[in-house]
Amino acid sequence: HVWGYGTTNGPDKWVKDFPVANGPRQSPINISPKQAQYDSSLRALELNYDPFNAKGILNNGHSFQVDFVDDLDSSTLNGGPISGTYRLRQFHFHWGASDDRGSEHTVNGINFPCELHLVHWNTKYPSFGEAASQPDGLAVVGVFLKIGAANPRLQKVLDALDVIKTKGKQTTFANFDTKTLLPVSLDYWTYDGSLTTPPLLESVTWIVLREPISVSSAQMAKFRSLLFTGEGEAPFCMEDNYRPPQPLKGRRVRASFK
Ligand SMILES: Cc1c(Cl)c([N+](=O)[O-])nn1CC(=O)Nc1ccc(S(N)(=O)=O)cc1
Ligand SMILES: [Zn+2]
Repeated sequence: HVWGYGTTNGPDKWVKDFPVANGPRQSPINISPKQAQYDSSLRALELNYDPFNAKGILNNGHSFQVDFVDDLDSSTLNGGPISGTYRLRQFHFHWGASDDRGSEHTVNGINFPCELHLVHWNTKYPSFGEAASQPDGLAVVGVFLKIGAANPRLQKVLDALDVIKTKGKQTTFANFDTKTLLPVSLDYWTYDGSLTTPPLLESVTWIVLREPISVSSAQMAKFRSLLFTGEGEAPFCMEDNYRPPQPLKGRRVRASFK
């Protein structure tokens, strides 16, 4: 009885198998810009992504992810709230069944239709698996998607979805310039949090960009054409694959901008 986003295995049920779900640094959270503290010591984000690092695209039954070759420092995150070098491992998305919801973080209680997560791990540890259990092991950059003009940068990703419709399907995905998915401004909020799906490990420095990128309603429909289920199983559309905001429990949210 694996975890998911349904009524019987969804976010409210995860605590049974993953008690850290009620931990002190769970994600996502609602971000209240007025309460975020500007911190002048926060540095600019340095994102250096090598397009040749993209490896494949996979339907993992919870979302779809684009995986990167992470045995070298070719696609890295530096600066921002972190020290040292973090390597890009994968990116994936969370989205809703309709355009009024789908993001995991919210801003002043506002949901966006979709949220992109760029997952990086701290190279002071030997591997992603090792890093994932350390309090400073992971750094995830979150980017909101807001309904507007169709985003041509997303199209290459969306065009690949037809061949990974069902859980477990994957295909090669080469030469993708991830940087093109980022907004112009790299202003961000940052706080200490967790993975937003089981195992909900409290090892993530969250870096949520203030500026959203655009996505059209038609492109959002393409996300929803994926299935949570495997080939030959009763089909369930992959949608509403987001965890709602979790208690702040006294954490500070810092802003890199005034
Ligand atoms: C936990 C783990 C380990 Cl350890 C390994 N591994 O290969 O060693 N893979 N996974 C799975 C994983 O990465 N999950 C993950 C969950 C949520 C997010 S999110 N939304 O960005 O918070 C990012 C990733
Ligand atoms: Zn995510």
